[in-house]
Amino acid sequence: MASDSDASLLVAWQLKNKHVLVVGGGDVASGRIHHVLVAGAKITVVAPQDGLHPVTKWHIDTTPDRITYYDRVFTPADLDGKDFVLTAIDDADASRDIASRCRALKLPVNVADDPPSCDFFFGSQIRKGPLQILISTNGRGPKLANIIRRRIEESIPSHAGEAIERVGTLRERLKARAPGVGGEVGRRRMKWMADLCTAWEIEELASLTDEQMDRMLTEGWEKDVVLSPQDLGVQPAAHSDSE
Ligand SMILES: C[C@@]1(CC(=O)O)C2=NC(=C\c3[nH]c(c(CCC(=O)O)c3CC(=O)O)Cc3[nH]c(c(CC(=O)O)c3CCC(=O)O)/C=C3\N/C(=C\2)[C@@H](CCC(=O)O)[C@]3(C)CC(=O)O)/[C@H]1CCC(=O)O
Ligand SMILES: NC(=O)c1ccc[n+]([C@@H]2O[C@H](COP(=O)([O-])OP(=O)(O)OC[C@H]3O[C@@H](n4cnc5c(N)ncnc54)[C@H](O)[C@@H]3O)[C@@H](O)[C@H]2O)c1
Repeated sequence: MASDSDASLLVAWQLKNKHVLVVGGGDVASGRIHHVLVAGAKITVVAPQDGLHPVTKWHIDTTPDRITYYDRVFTPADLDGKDFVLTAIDDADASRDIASRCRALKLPVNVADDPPSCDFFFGSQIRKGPLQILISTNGRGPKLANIIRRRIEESIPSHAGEAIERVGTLRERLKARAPGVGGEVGRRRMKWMADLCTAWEIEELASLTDEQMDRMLTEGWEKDVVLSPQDLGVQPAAHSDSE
């Protein structure tokens, strides 16, 4: 078992409009490209045309506004202006050379299949709308990460993504109605949201309409009460799938 000092920091890294370099165009690179595209990054792919995986080629062809492609091997100048580097090449020496150049430039780098060269590892990922789950075995057993991911996927309530979307909208509307960071209003907002999320089933939250949100805010927030699903005429949900 990993001791505390071996553990990784798990964060949700914001890549929107950051510039990511992907070195390599094979199967692994195609997965990396998908993950960073979902995160809103601008991408440069450097890999000879003859080694391109069809999915990598498809990403390059279908996302020309976000992906710049160079049909050649890596050169050190490729690191200029980048925020984040991913290598997925079948050449261990070239990978380590890229990793050490990144380290000298303090550029975060992942080298597929070479944990000692990585600043961060990829993990097995689940996305359901805004819900993001990453399973990491800290490099110990990637296949087990894959197996545990499948089990977790089966246990996620079926409407979790929609419920989070609706709660996100409600929070935005509440913050617009009762603005301000921290302080008394922040504490009141947090307690009201937490009580509401606890009182409602995930399926019920997922079905919230804009009109019901209006009533929650005007008849609930303004009077410092949390309306129940019954108060708003929502059919009680059967207990959520996770139970
Ligand atoms: C999670 C996932 C994400 C992704 O890559 O997107 C991922 N590997 C996946 C699958 C997978 N990889 C391998 C197998 C074959 C079976 C096996 O070896 O177990 C399978 C299973 C399969 O293919 O089903 C081979 C392998 N992987 C690494 C090494 C090198 C080494 O360990 O030294 C070797 C060669 C070992 C050898 O030669 O013997 C290393 C890494 N792989 C990582 C991530 C990082 C740590 C993840 C963690 O902490 O859990 C890390 C450290 C580096 C990195 O960030 O790339 C993805 C599953 C996604 C999914 O399906 O949900
Ligand atoms: N972490 C993981 O989950 C995982 C899983 C499988 C494989 N791997 C490893 O990841 C690496 C890539 O795997 P793959 O299946 O995508 O390999 P691949 O052979 O399909 O692709 C390698 C790619 O790298 C390109 N390339 C080689 N040298 C290059 C250079 N100097 N500059 C630019 N591009 C270069 C090739 O043209 C090709 O596009 C391998 O080392 C493999 O062992 C990691």
